[in-house]
Amino acid sequence: MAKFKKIETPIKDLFIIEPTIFEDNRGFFMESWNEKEFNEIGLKIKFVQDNHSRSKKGVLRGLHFQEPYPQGKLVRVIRGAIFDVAVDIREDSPTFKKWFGIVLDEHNRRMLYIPEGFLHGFLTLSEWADVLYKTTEYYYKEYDRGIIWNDPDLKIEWPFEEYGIDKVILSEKDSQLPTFKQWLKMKKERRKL
Ligand SMILES: Cc1cn([C@H]2C[C@H](O)[C@@H](COP(=O)(O)OP(=O)(O)O[C@H]3O[C@@H](C)C(=O)[C@@H](O)[C@H]3O)O2)c(=O)[nH]c1=O
Repeated sequence: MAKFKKIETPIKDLFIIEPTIFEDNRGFFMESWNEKEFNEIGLKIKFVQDNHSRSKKGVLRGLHFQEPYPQGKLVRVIRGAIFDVAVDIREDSPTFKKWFGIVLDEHNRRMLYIPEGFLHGFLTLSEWADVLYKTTEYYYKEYDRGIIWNDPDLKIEWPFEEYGIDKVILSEKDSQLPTFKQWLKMKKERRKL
């Protein structure tokens, strides 16, 4: 029996992954990554880095990407809950500019597999959330990029009201990110040089 269930999303190549949970009187056990099993469900991935971040309620990290050296990510939550968002920014994709959001939490133990060429960000819904994610490329500070979380074209519906969040907490860097339009314009201008 397959250890992981791959669930389609409305976005091409973006998948929800459900691990098999083995519960008994001690607690539970699950495999959170298995290269062979992922290959068997059609995900041929090579990860090179594991990250762990902790955020308090209302913290929004994002929307991030790396260019060049894009990173595919396998995201999960081991404490608390987040609203995890991926945006397809592959210009040749049929789902270009579409976003998808999902609650990942310590109870549903769901993971989101975000391929390369996406923006990624999340909003912390619980008092604290510990997020673990694997990446297919190393982090390079000089290639770290982002788009503002409330971009008027992407129109992401962050569930602030539903979770009683009245103030979004951002890093200095994330509060100054460009809009998607500004980013596309900058990219075009750079191509001309
Ligand atoms: C992401 C990252 C950061 N850092 C350092 C840089 C900085 O001093 C400190 C905090 O970095 P940031 O503020 O960029 O961290 P954060 O805002 O959590 O950035 C992350 O957000 C989520 C949504 C993602 O998808 C990730 O890929 C990454 O972009 O950690 C690393 O050393 N390695 C890394 O892989």
